[in-house]
Amino acid sequence: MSDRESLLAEIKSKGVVHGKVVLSSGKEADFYVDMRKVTLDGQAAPLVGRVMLDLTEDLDYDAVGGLTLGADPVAAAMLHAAAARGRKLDAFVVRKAQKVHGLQRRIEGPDVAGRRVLAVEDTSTTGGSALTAVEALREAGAEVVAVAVVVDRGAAAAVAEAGLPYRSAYGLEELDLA
Ligand SMILES: O=P(O)(O)OC[C@H]1O[C@H](OP(=O)(O)OP(=O)(O)O)[C@H](O)[C@@H]1O
Ligand SMILES: O=C(O)c1cc(=O)[nH]c(=O)[nH]1
Repeated sequence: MSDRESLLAEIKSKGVVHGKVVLSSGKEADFYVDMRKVTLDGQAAPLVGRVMLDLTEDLDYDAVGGLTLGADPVAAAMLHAAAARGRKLDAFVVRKAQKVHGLQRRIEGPDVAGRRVLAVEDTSTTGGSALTAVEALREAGAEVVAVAVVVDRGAAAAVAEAGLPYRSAYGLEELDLA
């Protein structure tokens, strides 16, 4: 099985939960994709890193991250997968709010100013979280080259409206959820 096929099987078996849920946007849905069960799983996480690197292979970026918390293990997996391939890729974490003590940063990790960065998410529904990260990154002086997510739940139009390319490794059809 390819990495892409293996990760799809992992998401289906470990991440998909059926039942009524309220989503981050406040919308209701009949299912949830609990991506943390996947991105923090010892077998699936390395696949996440490799699949997301493959998905964005043609893009030019040297740092990756997104809005905490969903994006964090995705970015870390990509950093390690890149290192295993001999490529240096930094990661960063965009806080939901600027820290009020210490160095009072909104974005943690190596500086992103003046760098080409990829904004990632574990899953994107409205695109709101991904675009919050994009806004913070642009404010910090980074050039966001694209938004890439593991599972798309319908954020393509919102990301396109923000003028950015959008990549997703899987959609709801492939997960038998649409
Ligand atoms: O496209 P959106 O409508 O923004 O929804 C997707 C977001 O929802 C989830 O995070 P959540 O908001 O639950 O926060 P958490 O990562 O802090 O748990 C997920 O990790 C995405 O970040
Ligand atoms: O839209 C969301 O909040 C959301 C949907 C989903 O399937 N999984 C998740 O972690 N968040």
